Amino acid sequence: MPAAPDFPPSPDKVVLKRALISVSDKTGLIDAARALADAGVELVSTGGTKAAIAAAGIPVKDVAELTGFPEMMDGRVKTLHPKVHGGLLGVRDAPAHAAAMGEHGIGAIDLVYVNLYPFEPTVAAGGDYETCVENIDIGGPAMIRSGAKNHGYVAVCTDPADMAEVLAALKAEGGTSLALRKTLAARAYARTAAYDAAISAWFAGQLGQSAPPRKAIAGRLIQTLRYGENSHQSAAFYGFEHRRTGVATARQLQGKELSYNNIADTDAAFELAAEFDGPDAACVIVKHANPCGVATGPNLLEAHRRALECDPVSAFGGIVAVNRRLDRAAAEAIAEVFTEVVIAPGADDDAVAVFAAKKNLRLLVTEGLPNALDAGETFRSVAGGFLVQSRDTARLTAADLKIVTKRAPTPQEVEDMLFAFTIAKHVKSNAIVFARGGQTLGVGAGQMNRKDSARIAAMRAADFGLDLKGSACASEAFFPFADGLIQAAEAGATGVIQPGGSIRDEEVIAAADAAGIAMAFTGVRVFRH
Ligand SMILES: NC(=O)c1ncn([C@@H]2O[C@H](COP(=O)(O)O)[C@@H](O)[C@H]2O)c1NC=O
Repeated sequence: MPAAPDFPPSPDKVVLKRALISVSDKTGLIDAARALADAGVELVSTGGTKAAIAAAGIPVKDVAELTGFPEMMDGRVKTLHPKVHGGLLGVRDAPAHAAAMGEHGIGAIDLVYVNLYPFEPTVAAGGDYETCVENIDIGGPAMIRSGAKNHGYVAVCTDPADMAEVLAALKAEGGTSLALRKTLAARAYARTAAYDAAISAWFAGQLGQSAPPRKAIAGRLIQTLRYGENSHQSAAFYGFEHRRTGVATARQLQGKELSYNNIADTDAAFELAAEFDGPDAACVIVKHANPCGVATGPNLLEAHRRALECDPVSAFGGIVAVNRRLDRAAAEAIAEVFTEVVIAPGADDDAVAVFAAKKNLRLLVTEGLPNALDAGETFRSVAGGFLVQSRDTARLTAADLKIVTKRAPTPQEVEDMLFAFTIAKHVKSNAIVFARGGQTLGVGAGQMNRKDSARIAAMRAADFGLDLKGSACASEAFFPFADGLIQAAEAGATGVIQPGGSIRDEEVIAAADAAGIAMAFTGVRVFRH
């Protein structure tokens, strides 16, 4: 382990004399280069960057002049040279470093502005293996890391926002402060870490490794949050570099700042709404991460009316998600109920206008629906680590069902069963959902035994005057005993859908036959914890 050398303290202010700019994304490059040149900073650049700066009539030196080597090997080697890295890493006030710089003709570099080969966009665009590999930047991260290590002297910028901060400091203070350089260094290492996380995840994917020996997860700050699940917890919202459509890509059109719980609940609501990617309109109302009402309909107004009918009490202060562009009629109906968040894949102007009077209501719009069938991973923290699993993309059709009772379900019962099971997939275990005609009638969520969930679901339906006669009852995991099923039958269900697989399946099937119930096994369990 290298010992900490006895360096003199870093200067508070560094006046910029020389900057090295090497950027793949050249957005804002010319303005930044001009501002630096106007401030008397000497510019040094790599091939494409130098050409762009020179074309704008701004004086710039080719890095090859510095190194005495041409760019080579298809750009794999451009800046990997002691004249560059010595200029970035040398501690100018340390006599030995200054002597080495003098002996080898190494000039100090005070600012490095680098953005990397577009590895992440190349992968997102489906680039082939060789193209992805060629888009792994080596020299860029090396310069970022060198400059950031030597933040005592060097300012490192990895995006236009960083550059804007440096230019502002240059204007206001004539140089960079140590505090700014430290801040930039921290950001710089987060950038290279995120870059390497993307590369290692891509390699793991190429190798078919679902559980690589080390796993890096990186995110970009979307917003800091006032607090976490509770007011004594701190919190922030991060998005992946290339984000799946959903709450992390949503634009907030109005309303109070989103809270931690708002974001979690909105995600739960929108992910369930996204299951309905067919022709019907669908509306989901979520409260504390569980759906309290879900319905389809010919339009959003009707879908919302029927979703609300399921549990108008719990819907108070809830989150509403819909599966299509929000129209005015639906917006008016939603606005009548106290609602925390509304999320939709787009909203008509007159729908947006409806909410203008509801200053606190947060209205979020996305470019489309999340893809319910997207592969991907979900994460959960536990003490000392985290759990990773593939997204639950289970989606069933009638053909997947195994009818295990004497009575076969009618086509309507099959439809109701599939609807109820889809909802159950998004209800915290133990989950029991009664539904009929594309409308939930009772939801039992998060109980420690299935019988209680069934009892609560039936109780809710009764509370709101919804008759369960002829309904379908979904259980997200098998009925371990016949009692839960008997309860569903007594409540009025005539169709039951459940994974099956209990050692007492025969007992449960016999109870279903005795009650004249048609029961389907899915063979797929959809726990949600
Ligand atoms: N190999 C190197 O020495 C090297 N030095 C800088 N780069 C990258 O080259 C890009 C800029 O290239 P150009 O200026 O030619 O458009 C930047 O994204 C920078 O991170 C390099 N490329 C890849 O590793």
